[in-house]
Parts: sequence; structure tokens; C-alpha cells
Amino acid sequence: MSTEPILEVKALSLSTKSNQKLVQDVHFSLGRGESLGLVGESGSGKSLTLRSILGLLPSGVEQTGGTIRSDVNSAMVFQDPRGALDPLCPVVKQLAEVVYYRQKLSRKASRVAALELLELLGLPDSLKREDRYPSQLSGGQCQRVVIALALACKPGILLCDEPTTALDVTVQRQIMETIQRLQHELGFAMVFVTHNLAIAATLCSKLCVMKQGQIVEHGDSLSVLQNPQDPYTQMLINSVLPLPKLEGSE
Ligand SMILES: Nc1ncnc2c1ncn2[C@@H]1O[C@H](COP(=O)(O)OP(=O)(O)OP(=O)(O)O)[C@@H](O)[C@H]1O
Repeated sequence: MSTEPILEVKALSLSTKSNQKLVQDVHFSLGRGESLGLVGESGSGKSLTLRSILGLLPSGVEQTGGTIRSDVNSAMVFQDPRGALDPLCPVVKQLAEVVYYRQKLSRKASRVAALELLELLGLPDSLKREDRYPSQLSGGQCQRVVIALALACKPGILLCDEPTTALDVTVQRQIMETIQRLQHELGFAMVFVTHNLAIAATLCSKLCVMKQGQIVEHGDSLSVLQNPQDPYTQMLINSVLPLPKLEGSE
């Protein structure tokens, strides 16, 4: 696997128009097929950092410093899967539409590619019908469709903004396993934003821990977990709740 970075974020700073600093001096890089977890508490600047890679900053926030260089295209998987889908358009049509515009295939070939994507994501055959709308899907199925929409762009980097947060734990696990399988099969790199250190460490080989807009720790997932240097990382690790000991158990 090539070690040449396909994404380099250097000294990234983001502020509001009134000059309130939101993200400061963020650095990281990503190699082909690599995965990086951005972890930290709510409001630490993870989503804004992720969005700036796509140039999708919300209004009122601007880049005030640093550079972002990417050699490949990126696609984003958002936190709220239902909100990311058009409720009035059949699922298969939404997918075919993205394939048509992003892969420049014919209408017929786009539909075939959309059907293949539904299969790749392990979605039921009933979703291939033209009368299946997002409201008829479970939360986990919606998230799979949103991942399929992102993959329809054939991204070199998949940007995931807490894609499992809105799901219950068993579905969370299934989606994580699906993402791992797809990354293995398709070879895309990934930046995965989450406040859950365990999820980030399971999915990603590298971690950046963010606090108040800055990266306080950066390294291989295993060494960050085994030997955290920053007190904030230590606090995050110690905050993972153990299962309670049952009475009578050893
Ligand atoms: N459009 C905006 N205008 C002003 N401030 C904003 C805007 N969007 C985000 N912020 C602020 O920027 C900071 C970082 O927000 P961001 O959404 O990146 O945090 P986060 O770490 O992703 O949090 P969460 O895990 O809750 O999504 C927060 O203090 C937030 O209030």
C-alpha cells in the first residue's frame, strides 16, 4: 500500500465571522486505504474539521488559516440518515440519480449500478421496487442507503460524521461491520468522526483526539488506547462504563 498521503490537513483554523475561534491549528494526513478517527466531546470541532475537507462549512464559519490538500474525491455520510434522504423520491431512484450525475453513465446503466449498490450494502430486494420510499425503511436501512449514496460517488475518501450515533447498539455494530467490509473490498480511505473512542479505535488505525478545537493527542489507535499521554484522552478512556458486576458472579 502506498504511504504517500492522499489528504493533508495543515494548520487548519476555523472561526466565526465575529472572529470566535472554533478550530485551531489542526494537522493530520491520510494515506490510501487508511482510516483516521477524529474523537472528542460534543463541540470540540470534529464535524467542522470534517466538513472543511469537503468545503461544506456552514454559513457563518470560515477558514482563517491553514491548507487542505486532497488528491482524490471525497463523499460524506451524515449523522441523520433520514434527513439526508429525499422523502418524496423512491430509494432506488435517488441512488440511480447520484450514479447518473457522478459516474456519467447512461440512465439504464445507472439503474443497474444502483441495484448493485443496494446489494453491496445488504439491503433487501424489495428496495429495488420503484414504490419504496425512505419512510418505509428502518433507521439502519436508511443509514445503509446513505452509505450507498456516498459510495455512488466512487470516493477515494469516505467522510463519516457520526453515522452510527442515531442507531441502537446492535444496528450500530452491523453498520460498523458493513463499513469495515466495504473498506476492505473497495479500498477507500476514511475519516470517521465520533465521540465514541471504542468505535473509533475498532474502525480506524489512527486516532486524533480533539478538545476545544485543537488536537490534543494523535497516534496509532493501539498506542493511544494503551498509553494515552494527554489527561483528556486518559479521561475519555476512563469514562467508558464497564458492565456492572452481577451479584454472585466471580
Ligand atoms: N454555523 C456555526 N456558527 C457558529 N458556531 C458554530 C457553527 N457550527 C458549529 N459551531 C460551533 O463550533 C464548535 C465546534 O462544532 P462542531 O459541530 O464541529 O463540534 P463537534 O465536535 O462535531 O460536536 P458534536 O459531537 O456535538 O457534533 C462548537 O462550539 C459549535 O457551537
